[in-house]
Amino acid sequence: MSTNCDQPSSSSCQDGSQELKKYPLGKKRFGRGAVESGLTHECGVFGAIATGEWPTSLEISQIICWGLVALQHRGQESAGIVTSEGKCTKHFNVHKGMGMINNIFNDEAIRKLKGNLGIGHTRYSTSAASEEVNCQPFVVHTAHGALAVAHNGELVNCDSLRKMVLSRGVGLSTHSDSELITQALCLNPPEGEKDGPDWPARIKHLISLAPLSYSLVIMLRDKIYAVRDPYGNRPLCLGKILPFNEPLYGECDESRQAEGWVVSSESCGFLSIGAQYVREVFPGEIIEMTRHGIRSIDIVDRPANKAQAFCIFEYVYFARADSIFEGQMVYAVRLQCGRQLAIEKPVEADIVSSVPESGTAAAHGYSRQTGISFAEVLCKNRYVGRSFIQPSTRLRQLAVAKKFGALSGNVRGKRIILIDDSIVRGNTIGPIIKLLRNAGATEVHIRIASPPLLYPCYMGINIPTREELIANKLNPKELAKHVGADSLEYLSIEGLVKAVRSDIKVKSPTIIGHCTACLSGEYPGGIPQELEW
Ligand SMILES: O=P(O)(O)OC[C@H]1O[C@H](OP(=O)(O)OP(=O)(O)O)[C@H](O)[C@@H]1O
Ligand SMILES: NC(=O)CC[C@H](N)C(=O)O
Ligand code: SF4
Ligand SMILES: [Mg+2]
Repeated sequence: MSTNCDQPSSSSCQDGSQELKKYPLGKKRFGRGAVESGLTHECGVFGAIATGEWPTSLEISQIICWGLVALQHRGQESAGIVTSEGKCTKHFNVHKGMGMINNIFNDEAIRKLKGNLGIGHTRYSTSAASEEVNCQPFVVHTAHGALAVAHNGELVNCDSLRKMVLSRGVGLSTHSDSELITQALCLNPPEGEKDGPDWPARIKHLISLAPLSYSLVIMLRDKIYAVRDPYGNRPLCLGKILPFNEPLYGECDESRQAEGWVVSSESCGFLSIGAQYVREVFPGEIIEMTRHGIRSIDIVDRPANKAQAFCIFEYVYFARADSIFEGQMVYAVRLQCGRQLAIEKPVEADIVSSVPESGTAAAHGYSRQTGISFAEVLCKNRYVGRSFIQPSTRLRQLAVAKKFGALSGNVRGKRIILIDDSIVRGNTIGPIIKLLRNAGATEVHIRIASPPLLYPCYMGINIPTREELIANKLNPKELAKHVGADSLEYLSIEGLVKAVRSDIKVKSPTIIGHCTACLSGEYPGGIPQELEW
């Protein structure tokens, strides 16, 4: 295997053998889907609770369902909703299934899920197979009543935590790290409990056992806890359901009475369910949601020398463009990445264009920065699903090519700068370049609005093994030749971080911080010894 000698952040060129020992090749982790291009998304979690008198007039199960539809891009394998009427500790309403949300939840299912509070999940599997038994939320019956948990992320110390939980006499029915979290919450905290279960203490105990990575919604009979890991690796935010017809834009006004509260991986669905964005759950924060409102119970610290590590790829690719992280809209950050790319990697051309969908905002940024006009050159067929593994290279390339058509009128005789957000296995870009050349493009320059992906992710994202990542095999010049481009360049890591942070109000490095491990090899909590990659 050749290594990418153009990457200053990678030590692979200086000491390849050491590098490979540190980050072994091969071995996919159990449960990861077989896709042929791109990164597969993570999971989406959602929770909702009605305030005031119960039974509520709010359609809680419908709100959760719509909240999950807005998070569908984060996981398409399975989904589930669990609700509680708030009366009985023994009974939750549960509906889960394989597939897309709109196929799983029909009117009948939503009606049966009647409740005053509930949580939901849409899954892309990372730690156990994509099967019915691993669908979330997980529900268990504890000595203190039913408990439901929905999880986005992946435990980096899953194996040792599993051994610990099993050694405490707890049986596990799946290989899912999310079930493990659920069972770990059933353990008594080390300091013991005086008058019944102390759920915040149990959650803090879980945080001490598992540092990364999770955003959790945890439901009990009459309350929901929203929890983010102390590194803030996965996103989670709060919204307030306001009376119908009240404006939902602008700063959240505390004096306005909430009809309910929601918690979600992303804020993109809030307007569609009549909720106003309030704020993010802070890294390490435990929030209690009851019918009386929300309360921050505690913020658990990270080890002193560790920085916050919010996944930078949420900005690059995963999140929906209208979601808000760290006070900024994802779309605006992608635009800024495009501007930064134009500053770092300019090239002469007639038009700037994008690989739809997620490359488009960066292309507009590149165009605005350079003054070269933006024109669409590709039409994406939204009904072509994922390009699953095909038996031959020819079929693989056709699978990608059939996703796109060329808008020849905009292409003929043009020198094109084509922007995409990322290159993973390198299967998408080659067939597109061929398509554009066949449609009459005279030059095609590829500009990628993120740095080369060189390392796997241990925290809930399905990044291929190192040997499948094209940037580990070909440097930009070689890759340009391989895919038939006139030139190909990436955004630098420093440039990406700069673009992401350019509009964040708080500049303190102790308060903000981003995980760039798949680009730099620097993992937020160090590389867990027990992982086999
Ligand atoms: O190098 P590869 O392995 O071929 O993958 C890279 C492509 O995959 C993603 O797009 P995708 O089609 O998944 O979704 P999008 O519509 O959100 O851009 C990403 O935006 C790149 O275009
Ligand atoms: N992508 C995710 O966040 C997955 C959550 C969990 N690890 C699972 O596999 O179900
Ligand atoms: S390794 Fe990459 S994909 Fe994984 S959390 Fe870090 S930035 Fe996100
Ligand atoms: Mg794409």
